[in-house]
Amino acid sequence: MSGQEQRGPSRGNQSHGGGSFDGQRRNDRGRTRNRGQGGSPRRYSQATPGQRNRSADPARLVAFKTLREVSAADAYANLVLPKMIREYQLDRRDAGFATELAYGALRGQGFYDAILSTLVDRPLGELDPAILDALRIGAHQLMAMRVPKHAALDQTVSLARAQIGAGPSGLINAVLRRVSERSAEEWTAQLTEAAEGESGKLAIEHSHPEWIVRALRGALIAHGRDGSELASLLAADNAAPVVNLVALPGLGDLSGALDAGAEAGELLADSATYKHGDVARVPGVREGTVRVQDAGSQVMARALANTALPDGGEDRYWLDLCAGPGGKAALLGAIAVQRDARLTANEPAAHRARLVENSLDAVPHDYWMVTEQDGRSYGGEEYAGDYDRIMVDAPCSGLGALRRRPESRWRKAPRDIPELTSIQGELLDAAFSAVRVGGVVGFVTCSPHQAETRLVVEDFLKRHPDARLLDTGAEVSKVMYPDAPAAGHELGAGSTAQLWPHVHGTDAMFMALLTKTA
Ligand SMILES: C[S@@+](CC[C@H](N)C(=O)[O-])C[C@H]1O[C@@H](n2cnc3c(N)ncnc32)[C@H](O)[C@@H]1O
Repeated sequence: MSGQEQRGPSRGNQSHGGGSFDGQRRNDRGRTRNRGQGGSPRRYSQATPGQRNRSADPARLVAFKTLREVSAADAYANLVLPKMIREYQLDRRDAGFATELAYGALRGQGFYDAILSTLVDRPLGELDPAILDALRIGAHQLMAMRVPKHAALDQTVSLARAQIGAGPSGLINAVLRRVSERSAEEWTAQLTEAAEGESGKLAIEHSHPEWIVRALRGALIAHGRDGSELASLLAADNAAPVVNLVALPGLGDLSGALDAGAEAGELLADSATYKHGDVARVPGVREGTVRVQDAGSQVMARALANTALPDGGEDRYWLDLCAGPGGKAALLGAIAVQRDARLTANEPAAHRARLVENSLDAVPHDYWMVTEQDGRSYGGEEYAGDYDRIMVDAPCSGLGALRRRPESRWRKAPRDIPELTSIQGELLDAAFSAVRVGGVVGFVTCSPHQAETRLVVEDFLKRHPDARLLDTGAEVSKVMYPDAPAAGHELGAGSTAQLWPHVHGTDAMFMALLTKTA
């Protein structure tokens, strides 16, 4: 199936190069439409769908429909919203309004629900979910957007009347009027006074689940920072992240992006930030040679690629063990071409493996292949010592990317963590078996949670006396601050590196670089 040179005997479920994604796209579009229609029972509405859509302000309608898909169909706002914006042909201004409204209402859900709970005479869970979504959208306009009070009320009530029905719109009108009687600061003061403990108060104030507030406090301390930074970290989770661009080394360049209004990235070379709307219009993005990628992810991929192999030996076979959807794989693949190395990008979920192929498509096909295996199978004898560099960008809670996925904080639970840490340890073990003596493994999570970062690495080092932790902070510094890599760059305690949204402006990515000594 692949013309690429390979290591290890059998390679099941491999693919190489393109493949058709038409079916997938059709399915996605169809499913989205169906979900939109089937979200919650519209038993109150007497209007036809055509009438409903015509009578609602399109930006608010798009935001409302996005919330409906997120709550009724477990959809991801960052996937649904752009499709809706296209479907409703919103112009740039309306698209910006819809984005701020939908993302803000989702991020602020904890705070808004706390307000609403004081005004509704039954548990919010007993309300029709569509009514609750309309209330959240109204509350966000009133509390956090520069929308005149009368417009926030009138437009939200009209939207509710058109989308849900006349009866519920009366309730929504009454509740939102009560919300509007106080400012966000007054509501915060009232609610935090009633909340228990520092974490409980911060949870209300910054709209995070309380267990995440506690976990982030623990993470700051575990990575050598001060717990007093917690409020800044929580606030950074609520700020819209700027779009980061990277030109694939040797394949793309950022000159067109800079001409189109992008600004050179401050954190690392060959990156840019873009703040002017539809990024697909930026030269190179459609061609796949310029990518949208968080600066933290760029740093992690480059740090793994740039770390000198401790024994200076062969550097030809690279493995990205958990590659989907392929952001880091594309960067690693492009660098592999420059260094005449070969990248195997592994992703067990079939639909995500297709995304990896798509992501690697701009990279010459002779240099990479995609496998679809459980990453733990790379711990088998047949792969032992096959690879010179391995990226383990492990499945994790994603607590480091809350600002990017506005609904995600409400979908996670503390019980998710033990299962994740155990697979993280197993994947790291597998990578360590597959790396050769003197090779390098980069263990990465998009979470600063102590259990998913330092503790995984500490446990791993106890299991593997032949493993040595490299000075990851130094390697990451060389990527981020090539002119002054030795200066203290707040990358954390010990020999691991932890980035932070409130310090570095990136997702809270963690990295530990390890080598095999014997
Ligand atoms: C954090 S994401 C990787 C992100 C990716 N490196 C990128 O930059 O685009 C983790 C990936 O691990 C995959 N995964 C989950 N279980 C796995 C396993 N047992 N072996 C390998 N990969 C796994 C998930 O499907 C997911 O795509």
